[in-house]
Amino acid sequence: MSAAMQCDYFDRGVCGTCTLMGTPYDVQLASKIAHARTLLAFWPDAVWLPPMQSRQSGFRNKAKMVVGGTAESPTLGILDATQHGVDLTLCGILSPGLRAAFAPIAAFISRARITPYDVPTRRGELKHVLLTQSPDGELVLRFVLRSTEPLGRIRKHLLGLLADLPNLSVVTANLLPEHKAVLEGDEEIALAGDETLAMRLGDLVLHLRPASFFQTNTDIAMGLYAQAREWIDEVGARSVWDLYCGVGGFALHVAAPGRLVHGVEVSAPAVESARLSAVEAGLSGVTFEVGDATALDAGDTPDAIIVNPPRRGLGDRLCATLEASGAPTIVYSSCNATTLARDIAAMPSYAPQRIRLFDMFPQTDHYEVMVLLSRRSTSNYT
Ligand SMILES: C[S@@+](CC[C@H](N)C(=O)[O-])C[C@H]1O[C@@H](n2cnc3c(N)ncnc32)[C@H](O)[C@@H]1O
Repeated sequence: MSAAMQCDYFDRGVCGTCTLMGTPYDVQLASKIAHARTLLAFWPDAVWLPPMQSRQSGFRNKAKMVVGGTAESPTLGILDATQHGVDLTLCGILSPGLRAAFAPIAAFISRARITPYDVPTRRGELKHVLLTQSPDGELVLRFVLRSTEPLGRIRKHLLGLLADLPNLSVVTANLLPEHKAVLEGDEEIALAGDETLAMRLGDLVLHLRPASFFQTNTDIAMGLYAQAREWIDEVGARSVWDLYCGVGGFALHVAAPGRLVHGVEVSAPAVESARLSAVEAGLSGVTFEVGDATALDAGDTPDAIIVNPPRRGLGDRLCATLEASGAPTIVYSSCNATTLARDIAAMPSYAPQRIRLFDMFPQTDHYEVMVLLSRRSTSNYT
């Protein structure tokens, strides 16, 4: 049996986010595989590939810290049952680079006198600190604020923070005026640095704007993209759609000479980033469009369709479109095996051939699972 990770916050009962903390890693993995196998039991002929395992600690590239306490002594972490701040800056699942940035950020909050937002009284300004680290160690820092009130002081003291954290490449303020339990608002104000964070994944650089989605475990994201590439190459697809493409992770990785790839994503900034990454990589056969994947009209059906929706899955409408599309291959990557199983059942013309679990979220019972689906009447088209 493999060793279990230990966490003081979990042991003291102050944080229960990692529900499997203290469970040996191989036990965690076995229970995730059993969970996925149960949900996908309706397709017993599919071949299960060995899971992609993760590092147990330091694997998260993104920290979403609720700010509490006072401007003099802020806490970065979560809120307790009484809605007061609990500091989690030593959280072991975060990458070391994220953890190292918290002390300079807390000192900056004090210097710039940014009062943490107090949920019970609805007073104060700073709600969350959102921090993302690239594989090269560069950081994006976003202050989620109730209003623009602290912006002058933030700007005044920013040079000091940039000196303390030379790897800060993007700093923004995000405005969330409403009193509601969401992470961020719609308005993003650039404060310092570049427009995007360069996420270097092997030979490819994916550009990430502050509010765009990126898979939280970079090693596992690279594994997902490599697996999709392998399957798309194997079936010899000459045209590929990447639905829910985000900043283009799948699309850019499956790009190849003689293959047309088209990504669809609802977020315009993510599409801008994806286009920039394609141009920089010299990938002329890759295009992206801003659009609602669920409203797609499967006119010119491609050889293969990659889908990577949010937890809610594809839904009835897109399943019906894909079912009628005639595309020989679908690669479905999902962070929710329940909606994945529901969606596959809604596309009876497709049979799962191969399934692989990717342990994107160690220490929790969440995981990513990717399925290669083939249209039943079609075996190959190369
Ligand atoms: C799980 S993420 C996948 C992103 C990308 N495939 C990747 O690997 O980074 C889901 C993405 O779907 C986008 N999205 C959500 N609803 C959508 C819709 N109806 N149509 C198109 N994109 C959508 C989100 O903005 C997000 O970028």
